[in-house]
Amino acid sequence: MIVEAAPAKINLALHVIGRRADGYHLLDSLVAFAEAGDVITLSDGTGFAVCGPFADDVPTGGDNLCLRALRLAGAEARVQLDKRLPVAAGIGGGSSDAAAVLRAARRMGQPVPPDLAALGADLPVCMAAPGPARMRGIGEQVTPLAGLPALHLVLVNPRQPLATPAVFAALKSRENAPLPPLPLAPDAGGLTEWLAGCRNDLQAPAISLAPVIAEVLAALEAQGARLARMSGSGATCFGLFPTAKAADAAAQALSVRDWWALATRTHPSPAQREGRRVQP
Ligand SMILES: C[C@@](CO)(OP(=O)(O)O)[C@H](O)COP(=O)(O)OP(=O)(O)OC[C@H]1O[C@@H](n2ccc(N)nc2=O)[C@H](O)[C@@H]1O
Ligand SMILES: Nc1ncnc2c1ncn2[C@@H]1O[C@H](COP(=O)(O)OP(=O)(O)O)[C@@H](O)[C@H]1O
Repeated sequence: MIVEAAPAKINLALHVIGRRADGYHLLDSLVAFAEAGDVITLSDGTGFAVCGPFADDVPTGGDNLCLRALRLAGAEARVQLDKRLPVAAGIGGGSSDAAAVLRAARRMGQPVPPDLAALGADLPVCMAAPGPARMRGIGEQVTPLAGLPALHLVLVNPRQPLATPAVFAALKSRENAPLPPLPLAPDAGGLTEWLAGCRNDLQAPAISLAPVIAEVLAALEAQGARLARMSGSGATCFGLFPTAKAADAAAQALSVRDWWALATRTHPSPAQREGRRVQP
């Protein structure tokens, strides 16, 4: 039996910097992974089973991203998914699950298939988990980043699923500036300050489709978040907090509404690379 974490993917910054002829958008994103996430278990046999708080929202047919990943890897196994993350929520649940299946299959001796993007634009970055990475192109260019600290954060989802294509379609400006130069080995405060100068260009179009996102961001700020921003194509937002205690208190306060709220922490860059230059 092989157990793999499928951590929540968080686009700490997501700049849309152009569009390809095929309609896919060119991105420049700083991605981190949370300690919180789904859990994948591969065991002998075949088939797919799902449990957990968001199990009912997972498609269980052959189009499930876990099974598609298993097929792409040419592996045979029984897949159990503990679905702890909301679905269609901008935190890469399906992509992170698929990447976890591929990592588990690799541990079983199956090579990682070359065409990861066949499973979605977020697959390559999810294979870099749990360390933070910069994602460019349409998602296929991934650079693991050294020297980034862990951040305390609260994830909040207003339980309104958003379809990624609809959010991209609602985008008004497709040619925006890339990320500014990344800081050298910042501490959590320095990284938060740098992030404040960045954006999620999908936030405004997502709010136009789901205005409750603006309420979530305002609620995170009211709880003292040093920065509140949406992840991916939404609707999940994150708030950055200075301590685990402050994040726990905010998550508790935000749980009184019918929202999913969770205090967690991002994984820092791998320890052996700490202190080296961040910018590739
Ligand atoms: C927006 C992001 C940011 O990390 O995250 P999520 O909101 O999905 O978590 C990703 O780029 C999403 O990745 P993923 O969800 O794997 O996307 P895909 O299945 O490949 O594409 C879904 C649809 O999104 C649009 N799309 C996706 C990626 C991209 N670079 N440009 C696009 O225009 C296209 O309309 C595509 O048909
Ligand atoms: N294992 C899975 N977990 C979640 N969603 C999945 C999975 N497999 C397929 N999907 C489909 O992928 C779509 C995107 O879901 P998800 O990856 O959670 O969101 P996002 O792309 O916004 O991060 C959903 O509409 C869902 O039906």
